Amino acid sequence: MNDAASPILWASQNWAHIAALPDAPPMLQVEALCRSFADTPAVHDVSFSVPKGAVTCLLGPSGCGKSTTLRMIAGIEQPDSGSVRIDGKIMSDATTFLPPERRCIGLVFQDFALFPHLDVAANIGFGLRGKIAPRRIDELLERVGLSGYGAKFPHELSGGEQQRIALIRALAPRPCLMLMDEPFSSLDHRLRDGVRDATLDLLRDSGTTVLMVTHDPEEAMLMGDRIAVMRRGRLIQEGRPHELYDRPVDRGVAAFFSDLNRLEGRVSQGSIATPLGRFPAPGLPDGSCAEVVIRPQHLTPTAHGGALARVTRARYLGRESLIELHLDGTGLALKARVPGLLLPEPGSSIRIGADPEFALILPCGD
Ligand SMILES: Nc1ncnc2c1ncn2[C@@H]1O[C@H](COP(=O)(O)OP(=O)(O)OP(=O)(O)O)[C@@H](O)[C@H]1O
Repeated sequence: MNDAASPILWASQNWAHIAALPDAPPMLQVEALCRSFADTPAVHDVSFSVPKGAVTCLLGPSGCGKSTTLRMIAGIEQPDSGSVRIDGKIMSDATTFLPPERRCIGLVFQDFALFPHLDVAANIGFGLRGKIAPRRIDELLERVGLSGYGAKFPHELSGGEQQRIALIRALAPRPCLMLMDEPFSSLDHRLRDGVRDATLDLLRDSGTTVLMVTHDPEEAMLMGDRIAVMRRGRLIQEGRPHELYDRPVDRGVAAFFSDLNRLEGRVSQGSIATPLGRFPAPGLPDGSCAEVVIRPQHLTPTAHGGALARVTRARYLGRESLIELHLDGTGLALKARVPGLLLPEPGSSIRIGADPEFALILPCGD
Protein backbone atom coordinates (compact mmCIF):
# COMPACT_ATOMS: atom_id res chain seq x y z
CA MET A 1 0.00 0.00 0.00
CA ASN A 2 2.71 2.52 0.75
CA ASP A 3 5.41 3.69 -1.61
CA ALA A 4 8.07 1.52 -0.01
CA ALA A 5 5.99 -1.58 -0.71
CA SER A 6 5.55 -0.71 -4.37
CA PRO A 7 7.02 -3.35 -6.69
CA ILE A 8 7.23 -0.73 -9.42
CA LEU A 9 10.56 0.97 -9.54
CA TRP A 10 11.42 4.42 -10.67
CA ALA A 11 13.47 4.72 -13.77
CA SER A 12 14.73 8.21 -12.99
CA GLN A 13 11.74 10.39 -12.23
CA ASN A 14 12.14 13.30 -9.88
CA TRP A 15 9.05 14.56 -8.09
CA ALA A 16 10.58 17.46 -6.21
CA HIS A 17 8.62 19.88 -8.39
CA ILE A 18 5.26 18.68 -7.08
CA ALA A 19 4.46 20.69 -3.97
CA ALA A 20 3.17 18.65 -1.06
CA LEU A 21 -0.42 19.37 -0.09
CA PRO A 22 -0.97 20.18 3.57
CA ASP A 23 -2.03 17.09 5.50
CA ALA A 24 -5.32 17.76 7.24
CA PRO A 25 -6.60 15.59 10.14
CA PRO A 26 -9.01 12.88 8.97
CA MET A 27 -12.76 13.53 8.83
CA LEU A 28 -13.42 9.87 7.98
CA GLN A 29 -11.49 6.86 9.26
CA VAL A 30 -12.38 3.40 8.02
CA GLU A 31 -10.62 0.45 9.70
CA ALA A 32 -10.60 -3.16 8.51
CA LEU A 33 -14.13 -3.01 7.11
CA CYS A 34 -15.54 -6.37 5.96
CA ARG A 35 -18.86 -7.42 4.47
CA SER A 36 -19.89 -10.68 2.79
CA PHE A 37 -23.10 -11.62 1.00
CA ALA A 38 -24.00 -15.33 1.22
CA ASP A 39 -20.41 -16.14 2.27
CA THR A 40 -18.96 -14.27 -0.72
CA PRO A 41 -16.78 -11.36 0.43
CA ALA A 42 -17.87 -8.09 -1.21
CA VAL A 43 -15.56 -5.90 0.91
CA HIS A 44 -12.51 -7.34 2.64
CA ASP A 45 -10.31 -5.63 5.22
CA VAL A 46 -10.68 -2.13 3.77
CA SER A 47 -8.94 0.68 5.66
CA PHE A 48 -8.43 4.29 4.59
CA SER A 49 -9.07 7.81 5.77
CA VAL A 50 -10.34 11.02 4.17
CA PRO A 51 -8.68 14.29 5.30
CA LYS A 52 -10.91 17.20 6.38
CA GLY A 53 -11.91 19.38 3.43
CA ALA A 54 -10.56 16.95 0.81
CA VAL A 55 -12.35 15.16 -2.02
CA THR A 56 -11.43 11.47 -2.09
CA CYS A 57 -12.62 9.25 -4.95
CA LEU A 58 -13.25 5.56 -4.38
CA LEU A 59 -12.37 4.14 -7.79
CA GLY A 60 -12.65 0.64 -9.22
CA PRO A 61 -14.35 -1.59 -11.78
CA SER A 62 -17.97 -2.65 -11.52
CA GLY A 63 -18.64 -5.07 -8.66
CA CYS A 64 -15.38 -4.38 -6.76
CA GLY A 65 -17.22 -3.29 -3.60
CA LYS A 66 -17.21 0.53 -3.85
CA SER A 67 -20.93 1.05 -3.20
CA THR A 68 -21.00 -1.50 -0.39
CA THR A 69 -18.12 0.37 1.27
CA LEU A 70 -19.93 3.71 0.86
CA ARG A 71 -23.18 2.24 2.17
CA MET A 72 -21.42 0.90 5.28
CA ILE A 73 -19.91 4.35 5.90
CA ALA A 74 -23.39 5.86 5.47
CA GLY A 75 -24.98 3.38 7.89
CA ILE A 76 -27.28 1.92 5.20
CA GLU A 77 -25.44 -1.41 5.29
CA GLN A 78 -24.16 -3.06 8.48
CA PRO A 79 -20.53 -4.26 8.34
CA ASP A 80 -19.63 -7.80 9.45
CA SER A 81 -16.60 -6.31 11.18
CA GLY A 82 -14.39 -3.22 11.23
CA SER A 83 -15.07 0.33 12.31
CA VAL A 84 -16.15 3.69 10.88
CA ARG A 85 -15.33 7.01 12.57
CA ILE A 86 -16.57 10.39 11.41
CA ASP A 87 -14.91 13.48 12.89
CA GLY A 88 -13.26 11.24 15.48
CA LYS A 89 -16.53 9.70 16.72
CA ILE A 90 -17.36 6.02 16.36
CA MET A 91 -20.30 5.49 13.97
CA SER A 92 -19.95 1.75 13.74
CA ASP A 93 -17.84 -0.97 15.36
CA ALA A 94 -18.42 -4.29 17.14
CA THR A 95 -20.82 -2.68 19.64
CA THR A 96 -22.12 0.50 17.94
CA PHE A 97 -24.17 1.08 14.80
CA LEU A 98 -25.61 4.56 14.32
CA PRO A 99 -28.34 5.12 11.70
CA PRO A 100 -27.61 7.48 8.75
CA GLU A 101 -29.43 10.45 10.31
CA ARG A 102 -27.04 10.39 13.29
CA ARG A 103 -23.84 10.32 11.24
CA CYS A 104 -23.57 13.99 10.13
CA ILE A 105 -23.47 12.92 6.47
CA GLY A 106 -24.98 14.11 3.20
CA LEU A 107 -25.91 11.54 0.54
CA VAL A 108 -26.13 11.91 -3.24
CA PHE A 109 -26.93 8.91 -5.41
CA GLN A 110 -26.78 8.27 -9.15
CA ASP A 111 -30.55 8.63 -9.61
CA PHE A 112 -30.68 11.81 -7.42
CA ALA A 113 -33.65 10.26 -5.53
CA LEU A 114 -35.74 13.46 -5.39
CA PHE A 115 -39.26 13.03 -4.05
CA PRO A 116 -41.53 13.40 -7.12
CA HIS A 117 -44.54 14.63 -5.12
CA LEU A 118 -42.59 17.41 -3.34
CA ASP A 119 -41.54 20.71 -4.90
CA VAL A 120 -37.89 21.75 -4.99
CA ALA A 121 -38.02 23.76 -1.75
CA ALA A 122 -39.69 20.89 0.11
CA ASN A 123 -37.18 18.43 -1.36
CA ILE A 124 -34.30 20.53 -0.06
CA GLY A 125 -36.07 21.11 3.27
CA PHE A 126 -36.52 17.36 3.70
CA GLY A 127 -32.99 16.88 4.99
CA LEU A 128 -31.58 13.80 6.69
CA ARG A 129 -31.14 15.92 9.80
CA GLY A 130 -34.12 18.08 10.63
CA LYS A 131 -35.74 21.16 9.07
CA ILE A 132 -33.82 23.58 6.88
CA ALA A 133 -34.52 27.34 7.12
CA PRO A 134 -36.15 28.85 4.00
CA ARG A 135 -33.36 31.48 3.87
CA ARG A 136 -30.74 28.73 3.60
CA ILE A 137 -32.76 27.06 0.81
CA ASP A 138 -32.91 30.35 -1.18
CA GLU A 139 -29.21 30.95 -0.60
CA LEU A 140 -28.28 27.49 -1.91
CA LEU A 141 -30.62 27.76 -4.93
CA GLU A 142 -28.95 31.05 -5.80
CA ARG A 143 -25.50 29.52 -5.33
CA VAL A 144 -26.23 26.89 -8.03
CA GLY A 145 -27.96 29.35 -10.40
CA LEU A 146 -31.49 28.08 -9.72
CA SER A 147 -33.02 31.08 -7.93
CA GLY A 148 -36.81 31.01 -8.15
CA TYR A 149 -36.96 27.22 -8.70
CA GLY A 150 -38.37 26.50 -5.22
CA ALA A 151 -41.96 25.91 -6.41
CA LYS A 152 -41.04 23.66 -9.36
CA PHE A 153 -41.47 19.89 -9.24
CA PRO A 154 -38.70 17.39 -10.11
CA HIS A 155 -40.35 16.35 -13.42
CA GLU A 156 -40.11 20.00 -14.59
CA LEU A 157 -36.30 19.96 -14.21
CA SER A 158 -33.56 18.80 -16.58
CA GLY A 159 -31.14 16.07 -15.45
CA GLY A 160 -28.47 18.65 -14.65
CA GLU A 161 -30.91 20.73 -12.62
CA GLN A 162 -32.08 17.67 -10.69
CA GLN A 163 -28.46 16.84 -9.91
CA ARG A 164 -27.87 20.35 -8.54
CA ILE A 165 -31.00 20.09 -6.36
CA ALA A 166 -29.89 16.68 -5.04
CA LEU A 167 -26.49 18.19 -4.24
CA ILE A 168 -27.80 21.22 -2.36
CA ARG A 169 -30.37 19.07 -0.55
CA ALA A 170 -27.47 17.02 0.79
CA LEU A 171 -25.40 20.14 1.57
CA ALA A 172 -28.21 22.12 3.22
CA PRO A 173 -27.75 20.75 6.77
CA ARG A 174 -23.97 21.37 6.52
CA PRO A 175 -22.87 17.73 6.77
CA CYS A 176 -19.43 16.82 8.15
CA LEU A 177 -19.02 14.37 5.27
CA MET A 178 -20.64 14.18 1.83
CA LEU A 179 -21.01 10.67 0.41
CA MET A 180 -21.67 10.53 -3.34
CA ASP A 181 -22.28 7.35 -5.36
CA GLU A 182 -21.67 7.86 -9.11
CA PRO A 183 -23.40 11.28 -8.92
CA PHE A 184 -22.79 12.19 -12.57
CA SER A 185 -23.21 8.87 -14.36
CA SER A 186 -26.82 9.39 -15.40
CA LEU A 187 -26.02 12.75 -17.04
CA ASP A 188 -25.43 13.18 -20.75
CA HIS A 189 -21.66 13.44 -21.26
CA ARG A 190 -21.90 16.98 -22.75
CA LEU A 191 -23.71 18.13 -19.62
CA ARG A 192 -21.44 16.17 -17.30
CA ASP A 193 -18.29 18.32 -17.53
CA GLY A 194 -20.12 21.53 -16.62
CA VAL A 195 -22.10 19.97 -13.77
CA ARG A 196 -18.95 18.31 -12.44
CA ASP A 197 -17.04 21.61 -12.38
CA ALA A 198 -19.95 23.45 -10.72
CA THR A 199 -20.29 20.68 -8.12
CA LEU A 200 -16.59 20.75 -7.34
CA ASP A 201 -16.67 24.56 -6.95
CA LEU A 202 -19.61 24.35 -4.56
CA LEU A 203 -18.05 21.57 -2.49
CA ARG A 204 -14.72 23.40 -2.30
CA ASP A 205 -16.30 26.78 -1.43
CA SER A 206 -18.22 25.19 1.42
CA GLY A 207 -15.11 23.30 2.62
CA THR A 208 -17.05 20.04 2.56
CA THR A 209 -15.21 16.74 2.99
CA VAL A 210 -16.27 14.33 0.25
CA LEU A 211 -16.05 10.62 -0.50
CA MET A 212 -17.22 9.95 -4.05
CA VAL A 213 -17.63 6.57 -5.74
CA THR A 214 -16.78 6.38 -9.43
CA HIS A 215 -15.71 3.73 -11.94
CA ASP A 216 -14.27 6.42 -14.26
CA PRO A 217 -10.51 7.01 -13.76
CA GLU A 218 -10.64 10.35 -15.59
CA GLU A 219 -13.44 11.55 -13.33
CA ALA A 220 -11.43 10.45 -10.27
CA MET A 221 -8.39 12.39 -11.54
CA LEU A 222 -10.54 15.46 -12.27
CA MET A 223 -12.39 15.50 -8.96
CA GLY A 224 -10.18 13.83 -6.39
CA ASP A 225 -7.51 15.33 -4.16
CA ARG A 226 -6.93 11.68 -3.33
CA ILE A 227 -7.95 8.43 -4.99
CA ALA A 228 -8.50 5.04 -3.34
CA VAL A 229 -8.44 2.18 -5.86
CA MET A 230 -10.42 -0.97 -5.07
CA ARG A 231 -10.25 -4.35 -6.79
CA ARG A 232 -12.18 -7.51 -5.90
CA GLY A 233 -13.31 -6.18 -2.52
CA ARG A 234 -9.88 -4.94 -1.45
CA LEU A 235 -8.25 -1.54 -1.31
CA ILE A 236 -5.21 -1.77 -3.58
CA GLN A 237 -3.70 1.72 -3.40
CA GLU A 238 -4.58 5.10 -1.95
CA GLY A 239 -2.85 8.39 -2.66
CA ARG A 240 -2.78 11.61 -4.65
CA PRO A 241 -3.74 11.28 -8.33
CA HIS A 242 -0.17 11.78 -9.56
CA GLU A 243 1.12 9.12 -7.15
CA LEU A 244 -1.31 6.55 -8.51
CA TYR A 245 -0.67 7.50 -12.11
CA ASP A 246 3.09 7.61 -11.89
CA ARG A 247 3.81 5.20 -9.06
CA PRO A 248 1.12 2.49 -9.32
CA VAL A 249 1.67 -0.40 -6.91
CA ASP A 250 1.06 -2.91 -9.67
CA ARG A 251 0.33 -3.24 -13.37
CA GLY A 252 -3.42 -3.46 -12.70
CA VAL A 253 -3.49 0.03 -11.17
CA ALA A 254 -1.28 1.37 -14.00
CA ALA A 255 -3.58 -0.19 -16.62
CA PHE A 256 -6.63 1.34 -14.95
CA PHE A 257 -5.50 4.83 -15.95
CA SER A 258 -4.46 4.19 -19.58
CA ASP A 259 -3.41 1.60 -22.19
CA LEU A 260 0.07 0.24 -21.62
CA ASN A 261 2.91 -0.90 -23.91
CA ARG A 262 5.01 -3.70 -22.44
CA LEU A 263 8.55 -4.66 -23.41
CA GLU A 264 10.26 -7.56 -21.68
CA GLY A 265 13.99 -7.93 -21.16
CA ARG A 266 16.75 -9.24 -18.84
CA VAL A 267 18.45 -7.00 -16.34
CA SER A 268 22.13 -6.60 -16.99
CA GLN A 269 24.35 -4.27 -14.97
CA GLY A 270 21.38 -2.33 -13.63
CA SER A 271 19.52 -1.80 -16.88
CA ILE A 272 17.30 -3.61 -19.38
CA ALA A 273 18.01 -3.80 -23.10
CA THR A 274 14.86 -3.46 -25.22
CA PRO A 275 14.23 -2.79 -28.92
CA LEU A 276 13.65 0.87 -27.89
CA GLY A 277 17.01 1.13 -26.14
CA ARG A 278 18.25 0.61 -22.59
CA PHE A 279 16.16 1.47 -19.52
CA PRO A 280 17.60 1.78 -15.99
CA ALA A 281 16.31 -0.93 -13.63
CA PRO A 282 17.47 0.22 -10.20
CA GLY A 283 17.12 -2.41 -7.49
CA LEU A 284 16.41 -5.38 -9.76
CA PRO A 285 18.92 -8.25 -9.65
CA ASP A 286 21.15 -8.90 -12.63
CA GLY A 287 19.86 -11.71 -14.82
CA SER A 288 16.25 -11.32 -13.65
CA CYS A 289 13.39 -10.83 -16.08
CA ALA A 290 11.90 -7.33 -16.07
CA GLU A 291 9.23 -5.47 -17.93
CA VAL A 292 9.38 -1.92 -19.23
CA VAL A 293 5.90 -0.39 -19.19
CA ILE A 294 5.31 2.72 -21.29
CA ARG A 295 2.06 4.60 -21.72
CA PRO A 296 1.09 5.40 -25.37
CA GLN A 297 1.54 9.15 -24.81
CA HIS A 298 5.14 8.54 -23.78
CA LEU A 299 6.13 6.90 -27.08
CA THR A 300 7.37 9.64 -29.39
CA PRO A 301 8.35 9.76 -33.06
CA THR A 302 12.02 10.59 -33.31
CA ALA A 303 14.51 11.47 -36.04
CA HIS A 304 17.39 9.49 -34.48
CA GLY A 305 17.68 6.60 -32.05
CA GLY A 306 14.71 4.55 -30.90
CA ALA A 307 13.56 1.82 -33.28
CA LEU A 308 12.10 1.54 -36.74
CA ALA A 309 8.40 0.65 -36.73
CA ARG A 310 5.75 0.08 -39.38
CA VAL A 311 2.46 1.95 -39.00
CA THR A 312 -0.43 -0.53 -39.08
CA ARG A 313 -3.19 1.93 -38.21
CA ALA A 314 -3.44 5.68 -37.65
CA ARG A 315 -6.53 7.44 -36.36
CA TYR A 316 -7.01 11.18 -36.07
CA LEU A 317 -8.74 12.08 -32.77
CA GLY A 318 -8.54 15.88 -33.00
CA ARG A 319 -5.97 17.12 -30.53
CA GLU A 320 -4.01 13.86 -30.90
CA SER A 321 -3.63 10.84 -33.17
CA LEU A 322 -3.61 7.21 -32.10
CA ILE A 323 -0.99 5.22 -34.00
CA GLU A 324 -0.65 1.43 -33.93
CA LEU A 325 2.79 0.12 -34.83
CA HIS A 326 4.74 -3.06 -35.39
CA LEU A 327 8.35 -2.91 -34.28
CA ASP A 328 10.57 -4.13 -37.12
CA GLY A 329 12.15 -7.53 -36.56
CA THR A 330 10.36 -8.18 -33.25
CA GLY A 331 6.67 -8.82 -33.98
CA LEU A 332 5.92 -6.46 -31.08
CA ALA A 333 2.75 -4.34 -31.38
CA LEU A 334 2.78 -0.87 -29.78
CA LYS A 335 0.34 2.02 -29.42
CA ALA A 336 1.44 5.66 -29.49
CA ARG A 337 -0.55 8.83 -28.87
CA VAL A 338 1.06 11.71 -30.73
CA PRO A 339 0.05 15.33 -31.46
CA GLY A 340 -2.91 15.40 -33.88
CA LEU A 341 -0.92 17.19 -36.59
CA LEU A 342 1.10 14.00 -37.03
CA LEU A 343 -0.83 11.37 -38.96
CA PRO A 344 1.48 8.91 -40.75
CA GLU A 345 0.10 6.72 -43.55
CA PRO A 346 -0.58 3.07 -42.67
CA GLY A 347 2.22 1.00 -44.22
CA SER A 348 4.80 3.77 -43.80
CA SER A 349 7.74 3.47 -41.41
CA ILE A 350 8.66 5.83 -38.59
CA ARG A 351 11.27 5.84 -35.84
CA ILE A 352 9.80 5.62 -32.38
CA GLY A 353 11.49 6.18 -29.04
CA ALA A 354 10.69 6.51 -25.35
CA ASP A 355 12.17 8.68 -22.63
CA PRO A 356 13.27 6.34 -19.79
CA GLU A 357 12.06 9.02 -17.37
CA PHE A 358 8.47 8.06 -18.15
CA ALA A 359 8.89 4.28 -18.06
CA LEU A 360 7.72 2.05 -15.23
CA ILE A 361 9.95 -0.92 -14.51
CA LEU A 362 8.41 -4.07 -13.05
CA PRO A 363 9.68 -7.54 -12.29
CA CYS A 364 8.23 -10.01 -14.85
CA GLY A 365 5.00 -11.73 -13.92
CA ASP A 366 3.93 -9.07 -11.43
N1 LIG B 1 -27.47 -6.71 -1.14
C1 LIG B 1 -26.64 -7.55 -1.77
N2 LIG B 1 -26.89 -8.88 -1.82
C2 LIG B 1 -26.04 -9.73 -2.44
N3 LIG B 1 -24.91 -9.35 -3.07
C3 LIG B 1 -24.62 -8.04 -3.06
C4 LIG B 1 -25.46 -7.06 -2.42
N4 LIG B 1 -24.90 -5.84 -2.58
C5 LIG B 1 -23.76 -6.03 -3.30
N5 LIG B 1 -23.59 -7.34 -3.58
C6 LIG B 1 -22.45 -7.92 -4.32
O1 LIG B 1 -21.26 -7.43 -3.74
C7 LIG B 1 -20.30 -7.14 -4.74
C8 LIG B 1 -19.89 -5.68 -4.66
O2 LIG B 1 -20.99 -4.88 -5.04
P1 LIG B 1 -20.93 -3.29 -5.04
O3 LIG B 1 -22.27 -2.77 -5.49
O4 LIG B 1 -20.40 -2.82 -3.75
O5 LIG B 1 -19.85 -3.02 -6.17
P2 LIG B 1 -19.51 -1.68 -6.96
O6 LIG B 1 -18.03 -1.64 -7.06
O7 LIG B 1 -20.16 -0.51 -6.33
O8 LIG B 1 -20.14 -1.97 -8.38
P3 LIG B 1 -20.90 -0.99 -9.40
O9 LIG B 1 -19.90 0.04 -9.85
O10 LIG B 1 -21.32 -1.91 -10.50
O11 LIG B 1 -22.05 -0.39 -8.64
C9 LIG B 1 -20.92 -7.51 -6.07
O12 LIG B 1 -20.52 -8.82 -6.41
C10 LIG B 1 -22.40 -7.48 -5.77
O13 LIG B 1 -23.10 -8.36 -6.60
